[in-house]
Amino acid sequence: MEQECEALPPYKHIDRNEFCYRKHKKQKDEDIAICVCQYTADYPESACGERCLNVLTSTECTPGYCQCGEYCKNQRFQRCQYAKSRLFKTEGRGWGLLADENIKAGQFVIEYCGEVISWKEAKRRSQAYESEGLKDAYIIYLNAYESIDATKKGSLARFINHSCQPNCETRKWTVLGEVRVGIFAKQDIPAGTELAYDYNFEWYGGAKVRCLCRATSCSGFLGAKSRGFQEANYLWEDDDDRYSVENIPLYDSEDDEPTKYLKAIVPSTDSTITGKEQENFLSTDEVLDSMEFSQPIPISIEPLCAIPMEIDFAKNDATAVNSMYVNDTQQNFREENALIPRNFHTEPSPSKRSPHFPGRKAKTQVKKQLNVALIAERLALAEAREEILACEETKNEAASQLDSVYSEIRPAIEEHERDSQDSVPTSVAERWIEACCFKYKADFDLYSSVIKNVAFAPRRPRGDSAAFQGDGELKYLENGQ
Ligand SMILES: C[S@@+](CC[C@H](N)C(=O)[O-])C[C@H]1O[C@@H](n2cnc3c(N)ncnc32)[C@H](O)[C@@H]1O
Repeated sequence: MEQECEALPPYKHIDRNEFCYRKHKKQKDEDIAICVCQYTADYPESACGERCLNVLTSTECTPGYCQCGEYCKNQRFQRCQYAKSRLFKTEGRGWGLLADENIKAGQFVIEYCGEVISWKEAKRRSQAYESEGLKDAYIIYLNAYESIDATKKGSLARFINHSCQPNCETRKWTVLGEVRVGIFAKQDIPAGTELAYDYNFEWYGGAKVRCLCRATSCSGFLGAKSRGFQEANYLWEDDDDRYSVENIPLYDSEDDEPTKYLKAIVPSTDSTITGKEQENFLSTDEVLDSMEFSQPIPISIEPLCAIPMEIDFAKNDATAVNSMYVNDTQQNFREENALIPRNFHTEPSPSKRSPHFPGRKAKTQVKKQLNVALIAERLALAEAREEILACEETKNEAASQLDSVYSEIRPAIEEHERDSQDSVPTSVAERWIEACCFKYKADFDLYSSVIKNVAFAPRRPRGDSAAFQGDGELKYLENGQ
């Protein structure tokens, strides 16, 4: 039996996010999106209904700018137009939230309000809450570098429990220049039904939390089936990701973007590399081992984005470029982690640190660094050796250039972060992009050269130092020898 009488644990009720570590962004006039809707009395839907350009881009209209004025229907977050809901005590899951009226599919239910904090602060608080013995987790993921903590201050949304078969979902909306998280109905919800969404995170390390959602498709543990957390988690593990290009609003307008150039270099983010495909990657050892027996090696050429890159995790360079085209829209948000597990601060060992490559599991990349010198040593042709070594040198140069650009522009990026400005100077962004692209191209050249030479150039047996005495005296390994 569900009960309704126990006292609520203390928290402060708020219906607007509070900003602790930075100010609320000030929306500039030129950033205000103005739709073309016009209110007509005989057709109320004309006032920012589902066809409104702002609605279509999950952006609320700005009061004073929308021509529909008070009739505008696209200010639901700002006007707190929530569905009626009621708290109740569940069995085993603490408090929960019930629909207190019939809710329609797609309807905005409530905003997930709390304190907007940096991910570092989220990490610190999460640890503190855990050591204070707080059982329930209320920190929700907002984006790669901010979270909403509803532990001490929040709206009723903080009481919505997880379900593996949820009737609600989270969506991100841009409201007056800030991203906010709303809970929306996925289906018609009759009054008296518990509201629930999929927390959509994976637990790693620590104890799992048994899911008591009672759905027929229950995965047994909170969020256990989701891939979302694992993907997004990499962003949380590495401090330097805050300085990735993804996190710097780059250009003031689309016209400024060097899109064509970048798209030619940056691997497509939508090519998903499956676990099976990952197995097809050749590690240095695999490359060298196969060199012992056959020639040419049966290499399956993967799409560019599948080629294992040597990543310098301290700089996070490839991550930066690669993640530049990750769309951070409400649609994606549903699939990403929503609520952050209590033990999300568990630090992986440095060797486990991986960059975030959309659509692929990054952890396998760490071991796949090529030992270029060793590969070169095993190639019979001086030309092939020289080409590979030259490519590696260019790659190293590109890496150190990126490093120095990074050190130079770091103050500008930090200033941007502190003041929450909408953009860093274009010249800074351009230099960073240029250095990233140069590094990316150098990586690409090196790997294509390795693949080409390993697959098609003759090779020497291991330990054959005679090969370096001069091209004329090379001893080649023939097939089957
Ligand atoms: C955002 S709070 C939800 C409100 C919470 N029930 C309360 O009383 O404040 C998230 C916490 O509720 C509990 N919870 C939510 N959904 C659950 C589920 N399906 N099974 C078990 N516990 C759940 C977990 O302790 C989780 O950390």
